[in-house]
Amino acid sequence: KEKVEITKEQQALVKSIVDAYNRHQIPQDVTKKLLQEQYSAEENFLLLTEMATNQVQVLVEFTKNIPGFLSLDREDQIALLKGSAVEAMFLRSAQVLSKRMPNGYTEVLKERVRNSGMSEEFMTPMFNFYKSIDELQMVQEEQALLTAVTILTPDRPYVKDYQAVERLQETMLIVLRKLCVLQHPQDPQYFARLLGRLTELRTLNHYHAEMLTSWRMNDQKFTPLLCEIWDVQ
Ligand SMILES: Cc1cccc(C)c1Nc1c(-c2c(F)cccc2F)nc2cccc(C)n12
Repeated sequence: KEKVEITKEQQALVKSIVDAYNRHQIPQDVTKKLLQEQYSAEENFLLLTEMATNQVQVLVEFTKNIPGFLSLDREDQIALLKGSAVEAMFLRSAQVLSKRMPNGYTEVLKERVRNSGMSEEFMTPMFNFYKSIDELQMVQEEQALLTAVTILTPDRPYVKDYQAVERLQETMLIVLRKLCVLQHPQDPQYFARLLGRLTELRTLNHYHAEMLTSWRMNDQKFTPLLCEIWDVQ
């Protein structure tokens, strides 16, 4: 039986990533508004846009704290952020929806998403994904590392130094695999199931792009940050 142990520097890596992951939460005023504002489609869309904008800010701050990320080529840093934003935000909102928020919020957020002018054909895969993440019952180390692995995916558009990104991602994957073995000894397939979620995540990119287009057709307004990260308008 393989004796799995985490080295000192791997422990330090996990700690810095988890600290960064927990340091950036959805601000109270946004979650408070979730319960207070009325339920018109416009109001719901406004709230979700504010949440999405906050999630992009949280993503950028988290990414800057991934050890090694800031030593990557500057343009590659941007390419990784733009290429992974949707997937990282789905992971974050899945984790927020599943456990981070007191139960009442989850139902309210789901209600607002349902009445925000989003098409049903996007809603289903999104909520299926949230459910599949919830079933994994990830600990925060796994959530933070899985998000870092997603951001450090080397085959994003316009990435120049593929190897440099691959090396960083490899480091995260090695630690994540060890954590999974230690955290879920009764489930040797757990790590593989986590990586399977990343494949499911990629399909959501397509739905998200369609959703953006349909919102734009209805002349919905986004914030400058959302326009920048997804090259809209
Ligand atoms: C905050 C939120 C939570 C759950 C569902 C949705 C639709 C949102 N909001 C948006 C998302 C988005 C996200 F922020 C996280 C997960 C999946 C996402 F579709 N992307 C965008 C892009 C332009 C405008 C909005 C309102 N928007």
